[in-house]
Amino acid sequence: MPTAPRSTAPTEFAYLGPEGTFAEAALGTVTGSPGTVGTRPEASVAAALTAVRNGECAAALVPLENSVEGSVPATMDGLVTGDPLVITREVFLEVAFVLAVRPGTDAADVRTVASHPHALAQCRGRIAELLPGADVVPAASTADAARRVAEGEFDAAVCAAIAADRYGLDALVTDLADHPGAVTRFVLVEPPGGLPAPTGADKTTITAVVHDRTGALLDLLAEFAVRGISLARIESRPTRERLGVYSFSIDVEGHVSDRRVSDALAALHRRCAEVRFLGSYARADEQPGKPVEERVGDQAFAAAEAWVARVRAGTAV
Ligand SMILES: O=C(O)C(=O)C[C@]1(C(=O)O)C=C[C@@H](O)C=C1
Repeated sequence: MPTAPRSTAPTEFAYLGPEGTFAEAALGTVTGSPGTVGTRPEASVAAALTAVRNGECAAALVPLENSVEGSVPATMDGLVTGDPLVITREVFLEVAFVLAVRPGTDAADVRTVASHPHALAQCRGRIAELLPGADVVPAASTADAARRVAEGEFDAAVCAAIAADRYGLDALVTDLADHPGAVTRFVLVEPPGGLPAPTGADKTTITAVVHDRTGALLDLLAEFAVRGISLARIESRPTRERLGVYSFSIDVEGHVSDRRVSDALAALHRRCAEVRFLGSYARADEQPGKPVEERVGDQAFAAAEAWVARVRAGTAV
């Protein structure tokens, strides 16, 4: 059924719910004190992105990658297809897991353990050691698993301590992760609009599909290297067109308002089969990144352009 057009701009921020997910905790660092900005739990990353694309929410906070398990495919793929969305902020959250059970449950009673696949993967070794006979079941999120344990569907959930509290569960084991100190990187995405102002410690994210020819990826990387732009992350995802055609998801240091970055993106636009700009935003770690060589600083670009203009005008050689 067609929905009536909205009369007011959306204000709520969507996140992977239900209440008690790491995504909700990360969103709390963006929205500040509770009540300042409305938050809305969604059943999946895809649903959170859809809520922004269809105008129901102003933004969505979604997990992009984890320091132990790598990228979150639902987010990577959700940003590459569909109406454009751009990242306006990133948040790093240290994730620690507990094994949550209904009060009175012992390890010997646990036959099923549920969680988000990324959380299960980060605790794979400990689960196998503590619960060798248990079935491991994927859930939509860590808090979804906790809620379903409270409802009696599963015996245990791998979730945040706050989710165990929220759903009245006990933490049978704390510090469950195989690699303590894991960090998940979340990004706030919004419909394209004004860009966040450069801070001097920024990141730019793009996706690019290269033509199927020898050296295409090397050529793409060279566009960044010759302009002194450091890559912070690169990985490939299938485009789902056919085997062998990939979309490269890339973070580089710098802001699109830096001449070296905009110049590199323009070169990629000429060179690649497809490029999507996914945002320039402040780095969560506030680190300035690698020093920018003088030859690729904004002043060097301005001086070079002024010289070309003089050449074109016939006043310089
Ligand atoms: O299920 C949650 O609590 C989430 O916020 C999702 C998610 C993820 O997608 O990686 C976030 C952080 C943890 O690494 C595990 C799960």
